[in-house]
Amino acid sequence: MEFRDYPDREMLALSLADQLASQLAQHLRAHPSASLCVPGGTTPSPVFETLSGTDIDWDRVTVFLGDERWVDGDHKRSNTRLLRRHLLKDRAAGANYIDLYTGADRPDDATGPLAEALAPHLPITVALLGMGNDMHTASLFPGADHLAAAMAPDAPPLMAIRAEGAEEPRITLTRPILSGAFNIHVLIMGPEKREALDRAARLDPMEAPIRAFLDSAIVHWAE
Ligand SMILES: O=C(O)[C@H](O)[C@@H](O)[C@H](O)[C@H](O)COP(=O)(O)O
Repeated sequence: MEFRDYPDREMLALSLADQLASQLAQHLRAHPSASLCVPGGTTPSPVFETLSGTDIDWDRVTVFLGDERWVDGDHKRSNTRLLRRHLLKDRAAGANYIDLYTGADRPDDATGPLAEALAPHLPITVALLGMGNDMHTASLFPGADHLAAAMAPDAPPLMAIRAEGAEEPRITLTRPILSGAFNIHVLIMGPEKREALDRAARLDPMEAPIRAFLDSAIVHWAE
C-alpha cells in the first residue's frame, strides 16, 4: 500500500482529481474508451468538483458507482444524485453514465442486467474507493448478509446486499471487479478514518473489507 498524506483537504482534492484525470487520459491515449468507478458518501464531493472541470475526452469515459443505495435518483441518500450535482456536469457532463439504480423493486432483480451493461467497461480503468469508520468500502460491510459471496474470487460482478450499518438495501460491485481495476485509489479524511485504516491493515478482509484492496491501492489522506 502506498500512503499519501496531504497538508489539507483542499490540496488533497486538487491533487487527487489531477491524478485520476491523468490516469484516464493516459489510458485514452492507447485505448478507445476508459471507465471510472467512484464512491458515494460525503467525502468525495470536492474531488468530483475539480474532476468535473478537467480537460479530458469525457465522451470516451464511462462512469459508474461502486455501490448505490436502493432509493430513487432524487432521494437525498441517492449516490447518483450526488454525482449529478458534483461530477456529471461541466466538462464531465459528456461522460457516459451507468446508473446502478434501475427502479426495480429490489436490487436483487437488477444485478443481471447491470452485469451486462458493465461488461464492456471492464476491467475498470480507475477505481476510487471510500471507506467507512467500520472499514466497509463500496457496500461491502462487515457482517453484511452476502459478504462472503461478494468477497469470493468467483463472485458475480454485482450483488444485492443488506447490512446493519446500511440504512437501506444496496447494490454493490464485488471484490473481484473492484480489485481487478488497473488503478485503485482510496480516499479518506480525518483522524478517525486514519485509525480505522491502520486497524484494517491488521485484520482479515471479512472483518475489514477495505483490507482486500489495500495492497494494490494508493491511499490519499488529509486531516
Ligand atoms: O454509498 C456509500 O455509502 C458509499 O459508497 C460508501 O462506501 C462510502 O464510500 C463510505 O461509506 C464512506 O462514506 P463517507 O464519505 O460518507 O464517510
